[in-house]
Amino acid sequence: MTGSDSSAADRSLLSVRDLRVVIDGLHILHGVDFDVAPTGVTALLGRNGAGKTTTVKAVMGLVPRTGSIRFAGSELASLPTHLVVRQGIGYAPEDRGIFAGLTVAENLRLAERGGDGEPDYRLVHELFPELERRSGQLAGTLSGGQQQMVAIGRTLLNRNRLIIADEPTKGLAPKIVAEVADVLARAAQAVPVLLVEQNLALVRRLAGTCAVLADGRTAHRGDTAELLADEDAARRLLGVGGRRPGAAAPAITEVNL
Ligand SMILES: Nc1ncnc2c1ncn2[C@@H]1O[C@H](COP(=O)(O)OP(=O)(O)OP(=O)(O)O)[C@@H](O)[C@H]1O
Repeated sequence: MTGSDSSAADRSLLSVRDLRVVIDGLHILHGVDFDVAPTGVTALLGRNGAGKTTTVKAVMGLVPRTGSIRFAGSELASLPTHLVVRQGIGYAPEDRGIFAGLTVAENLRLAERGGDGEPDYRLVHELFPELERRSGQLAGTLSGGQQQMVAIGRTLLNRNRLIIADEPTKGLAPKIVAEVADVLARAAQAVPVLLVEQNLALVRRLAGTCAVLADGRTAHRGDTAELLADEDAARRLLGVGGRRPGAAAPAITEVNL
């Protein structure tokens, strides 16, 4: 670790160093380093297949990993998922993990961890009054934005110290993306968020700092606004900001919020 690396680690809530993942003999992560700030939103960016989902799964212990994952002073890299969760990390996976045939209230109740103190329904309902109003509605009949409220609401229920949200706007219409951005902004006022996201307008609005992955490694870390203002860097790292004739469409989308 360099001097600036170790001081970034000292200031951060989550500090990942030299994270490596091998699955079925395939090297998927080859040394991922990043820090999550103790407040607000930190974005994890990168083109399709760069290794973002694998990185957050590795933090959660959902795939075998090596390296260092320090969270609020504890080392998580050797812990199984249930103990990572017990440390106070709430995870909203890419597919949301909502039970469509259960009501909003039932989905929330299933997320209660037990043994960690009372679930914080007051916080969830204060941030998302709609979930209280719709508590009897089947989750499968909610809009995409409302389903994200359930997914994020579940992570807030257990007094977590960090929320990880993996592509919460994937596949959503622009109007719903704006709703989800509001959901995340509200959540981040209560708990810091690590956000995996391809929508740069949303990233620009929410995330103060970011890490960019490329081919299973960290390609860039720093201030989000600075990165997005640098057209060359944004094009090189994220595939946005201009397109060569015949080049593939960029994976990362800009939607006005
Ligand atoms: N279980 C697995 N077995 C084999 N290859 C895998 C496995 N999981 C992920 N990969 C590969 O590892 C690479 C990184 O995948 P990952 O899902 O982490 O990328 P990502 O940055 O989240 O991509 P996207 O933005 O498209 O969701 C991809 O090439 C993917 O095909």
